Amino acid sequence: MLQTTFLDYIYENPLMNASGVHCMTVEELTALENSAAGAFITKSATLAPREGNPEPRYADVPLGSINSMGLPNNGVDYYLDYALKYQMNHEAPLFFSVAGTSVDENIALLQKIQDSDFQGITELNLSCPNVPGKPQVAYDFPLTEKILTEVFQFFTKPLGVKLPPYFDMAHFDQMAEILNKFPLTYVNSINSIGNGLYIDPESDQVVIRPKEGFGGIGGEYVKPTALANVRAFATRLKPEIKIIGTGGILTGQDAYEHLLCGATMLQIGTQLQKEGPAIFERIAQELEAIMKKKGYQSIADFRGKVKTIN
Ligand SMILES: O=C(O)c1[nH]c(=O)[nH]c(=O)c1I
Repeated sequence: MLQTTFLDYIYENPLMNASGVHCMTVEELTALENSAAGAFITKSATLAPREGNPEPRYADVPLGSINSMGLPNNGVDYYLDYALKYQMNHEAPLFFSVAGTSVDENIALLQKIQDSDFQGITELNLSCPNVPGKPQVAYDFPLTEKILTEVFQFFTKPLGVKLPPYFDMAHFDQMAEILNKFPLTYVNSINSIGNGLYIDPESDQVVIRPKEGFGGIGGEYVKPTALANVRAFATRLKPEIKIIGTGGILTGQDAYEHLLCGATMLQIGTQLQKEGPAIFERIAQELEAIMKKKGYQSIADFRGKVKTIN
């Protein structure tokens, strides 16, 4: 009932982790493999391993989460090694995330993947809000176009981009115009809402060390923004570019709403961090129950069919 075709492969369901959550190590990735998740993605990788920011750098809060991890990861070779082993005995294409801290590093990362035997799907993260001194690439439209132009000179494998949330109709239009120029497999909206601030009510203190407590916001806080970004790109991008919906998915209803807005795959971050991989089974069941109640046999029956008020 939840079968989802994405890039010529039929996944059992559209649910997967958001890059960065539960995907830093082989152990965490193996747990996702063994969960009810239809697919999964690795932590955004840089060329060399990175320590990331000083802790505490992540906090769960009542309505979501705040993080300024700072792109900690074991380096691209660690994840590539895992990916090459994984694909030897699994059909389902793996999603592989990269996040260079410069244009050159992004090109080098993708060149490495292009030259490797990796046959899965690559996600170019253009929206990390926590690399000290580095603005989120995808808020710089000319730079985004420059990077994608350079990438598609040589990259021929399936590629998606992870975008930050936009909050202005003109930005949706401008970004969609750029993205429509490229043979992208998908757009993943949204990354965390960058540089929010959470204050602990007991201590009057921020809850993460880096950047005086400023960090990316996830969870319930972000669903309206996530749905808007999914809908905005679903209605602006050429049909070949699919949408992965990320942001504010805690229940089957949230998942259903992302699908109504036009998403094909769904990524779960904050609530996966809080609940663990058992969440995939729960959300799949809740989503199926909603579909049954509404008389839908498949997701294609309602994907993208959110109603407006005419
Ligand atoms: O701080 C991080 O590691 C991080 N945190 C986020 O919220 N989104 C991202 O894309 C990344 I690369």
